[in-house]
Amino acid sequence: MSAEETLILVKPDGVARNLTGEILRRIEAKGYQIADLRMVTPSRELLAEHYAEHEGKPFYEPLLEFMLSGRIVAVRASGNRVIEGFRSLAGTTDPTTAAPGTIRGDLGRDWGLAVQQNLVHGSDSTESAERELALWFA
Ligand SMILES: Nc1ncnc2c1ncn2[C@@H]1O[C@H](COP(=O)(O)OP(=O)(O)OP(=O)(O)O)[C@@H](O)[C@H]1O
Repeated sequence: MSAEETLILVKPDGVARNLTGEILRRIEAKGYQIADLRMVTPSRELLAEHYAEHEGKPFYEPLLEFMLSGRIVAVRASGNRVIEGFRSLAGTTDPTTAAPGTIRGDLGRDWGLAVQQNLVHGSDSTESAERELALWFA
């Protein structure tokens, strides 16, 4: 059986704060493989497809603006149960309440903005991972 894969994004706040290395270190330290990696300046179209499920929500436009505000590092990571495992490493959405020990809990904080600048994204299911990897590693 081939290993499970997921899409991880280091969002613009993570890249701007020079946390890419620390985030990659945590992924590797957990034992996951970095199968592919690219620095991306995404188009609005790519982000609209990526976040299609959030269209119409109050944070949708601020989210797109934030994701367009700088470069993003896209990672194809692989390993047994990597989808669930990375979401556990990332911590919950709100960095203020994300558990210490997680990426968001240790490194993120609430900046009081309309969107949570929470450093990373990780696919939430095998279907999302397949769809998102096809978008970011076309
Ligand atoms: N209520 C909210 N207020 C502000 N920003 C939000 C809110 N909910 C989500 N976001 C932003 O939209 C992103 C996508 O929301 P989602 O609910 O999919 O979060 P997630 O699954 O924790 O994170 P991600 O999909 O980025 O891994 C969040 O990571 C965050 O940046």
